[in-house]
Amino acid sequence: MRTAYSVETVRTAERALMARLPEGALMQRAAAGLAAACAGLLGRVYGSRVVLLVGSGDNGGDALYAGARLARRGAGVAAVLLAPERAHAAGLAALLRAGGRVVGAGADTVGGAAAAAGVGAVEEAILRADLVVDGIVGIGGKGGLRPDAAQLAACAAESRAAVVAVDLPSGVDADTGEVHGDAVRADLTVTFGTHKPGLLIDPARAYAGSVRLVDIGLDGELPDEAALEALQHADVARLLPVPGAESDKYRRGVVGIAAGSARYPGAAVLAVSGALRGGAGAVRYVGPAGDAVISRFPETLVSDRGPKHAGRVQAWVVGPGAGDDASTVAEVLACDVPVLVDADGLRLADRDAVRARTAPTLMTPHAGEAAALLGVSRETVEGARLTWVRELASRYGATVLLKGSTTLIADARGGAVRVNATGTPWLATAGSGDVLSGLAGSLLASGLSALDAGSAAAYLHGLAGRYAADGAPAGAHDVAAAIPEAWRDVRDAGH
Ligand SMILES: NC(=O)C1=CN([C@@H]2O[C@H](COP(=O)(O)OP(=O)(O)OC[C@H]3O[C@@H](n4cnc5c(N)ncnc54)[C@H](O)[C@@H]3O)[C@@H](O)[C@H]2O)[C@@H](O)CC1
Ligand SMILES: [K+]
Repeated sequence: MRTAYSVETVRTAERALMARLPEGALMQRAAAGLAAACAGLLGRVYGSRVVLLVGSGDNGGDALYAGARLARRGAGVAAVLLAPERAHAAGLAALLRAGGRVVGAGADTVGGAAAAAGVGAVEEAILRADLVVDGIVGIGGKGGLRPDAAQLAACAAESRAAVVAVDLPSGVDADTGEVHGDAVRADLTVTFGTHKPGLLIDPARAYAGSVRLVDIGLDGELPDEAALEALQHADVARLLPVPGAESDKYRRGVVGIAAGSARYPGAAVLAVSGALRGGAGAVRYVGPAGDAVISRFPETLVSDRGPKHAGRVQAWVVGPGAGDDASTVAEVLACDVPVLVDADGLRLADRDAVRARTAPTLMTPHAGEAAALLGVSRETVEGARLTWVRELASRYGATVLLKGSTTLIADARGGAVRVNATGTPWLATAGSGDVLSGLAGSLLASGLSALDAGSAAAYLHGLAGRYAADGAPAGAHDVAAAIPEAWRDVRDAGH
């Protein structure tokens, strides 16, 4: 399991750890890890040109000490100090001792003969660099970059240099993944002690590039419950249902799919296609698209009566392609088994009816559907996904899976939010959500909690999307067909 902790939690853990260590030890661990990552990226350190962008806090201190390590290995290291009088003094002294220099503001006072002042010199250094290290701000950053820092970030983006962010790309919100204004775009982010939520949630995640975690000994000080959890293969493998010798189709769970309409029979077929690959022992379909479903998937139990009279199920999926069939949605919500509500069902579901349910409810909106339920714009939801997934979960008293480039799954009772990053932009294709709802519903019927069913389904669906697309467009039915391959990969990695 990959976990991320809030800034407040990280600060508390760091204080506890620092109290047991000699002064400066943590920063040295961070700087050593950072320097090693930079060296790895450079390949040959000796003779390379490195520019450090140094803010006024400890994030700049990390950059300066790492710069000193690279300078000792023969790199030409120049530091740009955003606030020369407040730069980390010991770090700066270490850099200068190692043969590094200062360019731009402050160069005349600290750099001696090797210094070069002026904005032109700074830009030139960045444009000629092999590597730019972003030590402007870390977890102490507030808001987007200020104009002077934004100018440096723009210059770094223009340069052919690789950009390494220290702890976080400066300008992004560590706790939420929001980006207000300008931020550094990194090729690699070297983060310390634990991931921060912003590194795993878009839009900030896209600024971080690849992320490397450096162990500074913080683990023992972090609480059990994280702010964010990202399941890995082994975690998902533990969740997947495995039929035992005693299993029959009913013990494995029956999932009911109430989906599709005369206008959208395909949604029903796709939801069933996901459900058949989700581990339930049988898939029961109710709705007007029975013929389409049975001709494609003859193993489906098709009923032309409403959900209440269709026979026993262990979980329902309602909504994909439902059109305006509010009464089916209401009927399903009245059933005392786990229910997944998707697509049209989200619009048709009465909030009080959802809140009144005692069995689990899993809602699976994309950002546009979530925005409509919340009464805000789609952009607002996309810019602050963590905030809004939590808000929606709390308003409906349900588990909410917010689809997107990083899918988030939040429980109404709070606790760690799950983030899934296996998805691919190719998954943004018509019907792909219907496959996901069938898959998640099937896992619900197998007995997984709403949080586990949602996160395991998102994980498998994302992988299946990758396999189906393999760099080229794929249809939703291809994604469904690739679920068994994703399942096998996950299961094999877990043993
Ligand atoms: N506390 C610790 O034990 C450790 C901290 N480390 C580093 O220390 C960092 C945190 O250091 P700090 O608490 O000093 O905070 P930061 O260095 O992240 O930033 C704080 C400084 O930046 C300024 N600032 C805030 N927002 C800004 C903005 N938008 N634009 C420009 N300047 C802005 C503030 O005025 C303040 O001086 C971590 O991210 C990590 O890199 C590491 O050395 C590991 C150990
Ligand atoms: K940074």
